[in-house]
Amino acid sequence: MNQSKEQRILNFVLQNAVRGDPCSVLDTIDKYCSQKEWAMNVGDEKGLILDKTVEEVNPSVALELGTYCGYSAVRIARLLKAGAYLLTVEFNPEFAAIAKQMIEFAGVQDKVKLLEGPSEEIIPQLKKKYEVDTLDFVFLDHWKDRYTPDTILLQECNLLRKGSVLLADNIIFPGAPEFLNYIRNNPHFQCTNYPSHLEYMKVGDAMEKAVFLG
Ligand SMILES: Cc1ncnc2c1ncn2[C@@H]1O[C@H](/C=C/CNC(=O)c2cc(-c3ccc(F)cc3)cc(O)c2O)C[C@H]1O
Ligand SMILES: [Mg+2]
Repeated sequence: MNQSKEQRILNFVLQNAVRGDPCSVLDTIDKYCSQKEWAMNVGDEKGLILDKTVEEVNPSVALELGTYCGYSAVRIARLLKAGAYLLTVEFNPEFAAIAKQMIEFAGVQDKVKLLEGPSEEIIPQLKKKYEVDTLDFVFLDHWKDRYTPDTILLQECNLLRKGSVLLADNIIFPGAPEFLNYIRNNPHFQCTNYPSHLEYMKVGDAMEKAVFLG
């Protein structure tokens, strides 16, 4: 059975990155995906916007929707303070297995909890099953038509508090027009747009930050 692209990315990391060094894992994935096979990691350019937002928020509890190969989970977890942690949600078992190995190789496994399943099932479990009070930071990078329903679900489950920060990838490409319309016209959110480029390409993309006002 020939390997998947995601398996090839993981193997390239296992063979070329430095175990326990998150930056080397990120650089190695970026190298592979810019030179050999494109993949939908947030990438190095938008990754800097993600870094700055995580550093600004300095979250104790962070949530990521759409783990994929674990690139942004490693990217976020490497910046978390002692005792802080990231919950990351992935419903594709093959991607979850790859991400688990990626996160462990990077050495950030103590800061990351990988939750396997669809976000619409996991989000309502966060308080009781995963002992979450509220979320300080949420990174949305899963199916683009899920951004809005999951943002509504987060509010319904009382998982956002005054000042909680959402950061959404792919506002331009592939685009999340319905989410953009929802969040920018919602008086409970203060939005900021960060123009950038699609990972590993010269195509325009952007990220949107939305601060929950309570
Ligand atoms: C609802 C739900 N629950 C849990 N996991 C979920 C989920 N929906 C997706 N996921 C998981 O997240 C991952 C999906 C992410 C979706 N991201 C994308 O579709 C995506 C696509 C592109 C892109 C750009 C140009 C092109 F020409 C082609 C594609 C770029 C990106 O940065 C992306 O994030 C993997 C999937 O299993
Ligand atoms: Mg993306």
